[in-house]
Amino acid sequence: MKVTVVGAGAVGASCAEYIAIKDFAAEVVLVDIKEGFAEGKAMDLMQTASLNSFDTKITGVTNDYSATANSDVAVITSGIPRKPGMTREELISTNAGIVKSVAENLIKHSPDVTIIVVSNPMDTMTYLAHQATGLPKNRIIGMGGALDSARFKYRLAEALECPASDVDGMVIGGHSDTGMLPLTRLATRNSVPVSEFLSQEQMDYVREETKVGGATLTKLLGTSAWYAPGAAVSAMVQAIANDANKMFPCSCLLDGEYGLKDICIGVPALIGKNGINKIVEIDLDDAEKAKLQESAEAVRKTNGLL
Ligand SMILES: NC(=O)c1ccc[n+]([C@@H]2O[C@H](COP(=O)([O-])OP(=O)(O)OC[C@H]3O[C@@H](n4cnc5c(N)ncnc54)[C@H](O)[C@@H]3O)[C@@H](O)[C@H]2O)c1
Ligand SMILES: O=C(O)C[C@H](O)C(=O)O
Repeated sequence: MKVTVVGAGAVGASCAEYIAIKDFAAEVVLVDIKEGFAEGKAMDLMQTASLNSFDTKITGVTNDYSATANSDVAVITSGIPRKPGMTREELISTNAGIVKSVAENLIKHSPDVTIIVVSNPMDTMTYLAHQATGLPKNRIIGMGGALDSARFKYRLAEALECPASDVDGMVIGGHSDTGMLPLTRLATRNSVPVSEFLSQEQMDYVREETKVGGATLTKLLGTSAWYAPGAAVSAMVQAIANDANKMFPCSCLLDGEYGLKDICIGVPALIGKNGINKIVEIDLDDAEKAKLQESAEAVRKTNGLL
């Protein structure tokens, strides 16, 4: 499998590193607009190959899309990250132009590619990638829910005082500080509902900390996070490589599912070699349905800024 990662910054390089360490792809091409940057990141990563025992070949290019030709998967991480105090939505004016031109360049050289959009505001950038490329709706996936769910599990494990591997849970809705919908009602510890172990107050705390997970890290780091985002993207790329039919909440173009149309927003989907195999419609209760509709309204408002 050939994977292109556009944007060799914090998230792009972390994503390339996890893909290489998991050793499922033959080739990773890093692309950046900054002269020599992707070449440098690729060389640095390749110098870990003997240490980390991987055979994936990582190369880097400066804005040369011919090197990305015939990619199976392309990850778009190009664009600016937020600074403390900002929302993801405030990045739209810079990132929309970048994501549009990158998506157009990618499909010129890889017409059969599956694109994973990471750049923020991610749901709107995923919608924009659809508009810019006209790719079938199964072949563009926004990464947000995989990361938000990992953060949800981290917070649940903290509250439960247990390993994260004991915990299962999912976050749907928009990838924004207010739009995320951590599904505490459905979260479990080894199949037992977490409500058996946690008070309402503890579950409210977990939910709120999950929603602002990205903002908390941005405040601590001075820029947004990259390890968990890189790991989340690499897990999705791996599901495509292995045709795993693995369920991730991710931003999908909806056509009536969950009562929503013409919008990209986080819902559970099965991911395999064709990208999105199926959107899974789970039974939400009335409060969850209302929150998802509210989240969709906010995403639509941001889409209106395109
Ligand atoms: N969806 C998510 O869950 C998630 C998680 C983390 C970060 N993000 C987003 O990902 C984006 C990247 O974050 P980062 O921390 O890696 O930023 P970064 O600044 O470290 O890296 C971005 C890179 O993009 C490059 N770039 C800019 N314009 C380009 C273009 N036209 N073509 C190719 N490369 C270009 C820059 O030179 C830079 O190296 C941000 O928008 C951030 O908000 C999303
Ligand atoms: O928080 C951000 O701005 C980056 C990313 O969307 C994240 O959730 O880490």
